[in-house]
Amino acid sequence: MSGPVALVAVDVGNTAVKLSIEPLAPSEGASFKLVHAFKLDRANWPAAIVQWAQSTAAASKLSLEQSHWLISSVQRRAAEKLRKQIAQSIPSTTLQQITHHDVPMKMRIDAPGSLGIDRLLSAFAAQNRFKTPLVIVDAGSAVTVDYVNASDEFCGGAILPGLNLQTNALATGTDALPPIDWTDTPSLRIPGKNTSEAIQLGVLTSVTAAIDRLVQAYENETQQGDEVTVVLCGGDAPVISGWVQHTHTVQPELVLEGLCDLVRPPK
Ligand SMILES: Nc1ncnc2c1ncn2[C@@H]1O[C@H](COP(=O)(O)OP(=O)(O)O)[C@@H](O)[C@H]1O
Ligand SMILES: CC(C)(COP(=O)(O)O)[C@@H](O)C(=O)NCCC(=O)O
Ligand SMILES: [K+]
Repeated sequence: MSGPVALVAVDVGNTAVKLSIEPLAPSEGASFKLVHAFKLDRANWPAAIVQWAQSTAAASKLSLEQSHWLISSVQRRAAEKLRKQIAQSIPSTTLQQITHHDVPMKMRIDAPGSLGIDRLLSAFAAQNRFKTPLVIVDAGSAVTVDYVNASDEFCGGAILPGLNLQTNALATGTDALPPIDWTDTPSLRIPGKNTSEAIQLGVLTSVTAAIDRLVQAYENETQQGDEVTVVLCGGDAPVISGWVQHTHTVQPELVLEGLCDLVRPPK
């Protein structure tokens, strides 16, 4: 079906692929964005992604044949599988895998080419929407806590294991500890009164206390101890939000926003 050209943004993480679809030129039709997540442990996820894009585009009267796909990936094998599937199913489409060279942001780190592109894109999106200095927390497979200074420069950050990685490590590294399902946001007693509660309390505290401590440490880096704006993104942002003490905003799909900002800078 032909129609306005679709802009498809794809964030390939280590747990899931997140995808958004919208008109490339919003003035050509209603401005909207549809977002979906596909877990990498789902059978045949590349085909499921293409199917979702095809049916979403058709329902929204967008052209997928002429679509423009922007890919952010920190999982090379998954990105390769997805690129092959797209090239096979929609050969006329334009595919662009984003690198740090494509992101107009100054980086004050040792090796820009080694930085996870998701970290740079979420920082770029946050900087386009919020006042700097900024701390960007991306809570996915790993939790990253990054700092953008008042001159809009990406200054680096911290990486720690995410909620699932931490609880999987406990479950596989011990005999007695069970796996934990984080889909229910826990209302925990302090101290924990059973094994699951104790694990959840420990892991949530390890992640969120680290975030608060790092925010404080980055604040010491600012001019005259300026307050920093804290933004949370990633699949586990809603779970950790209630436990992060520093004032913050939850903006779940910052990586996808950063990709879209590359072709359509926000005003
Ligand atoms: N619909 C969903 N699909 C996948 N993960 C989800 C979803 N909703 C919440 N989550 C949580 O988000 C986490 C993955 O976050 P995400 O930011 O996608 O990670 P990554 O970028 O490492 O792939 C999962 O561990 C899970 O706890
Ligand atoms: C830190 C990450 C594993 C986070 O990935 P995610 O949790 O989003 O799947 C990813 O950004 C990455 O592979 N980074 C490369 C090393 C670096 O950023 O320094
Ligand atoms: K992450």
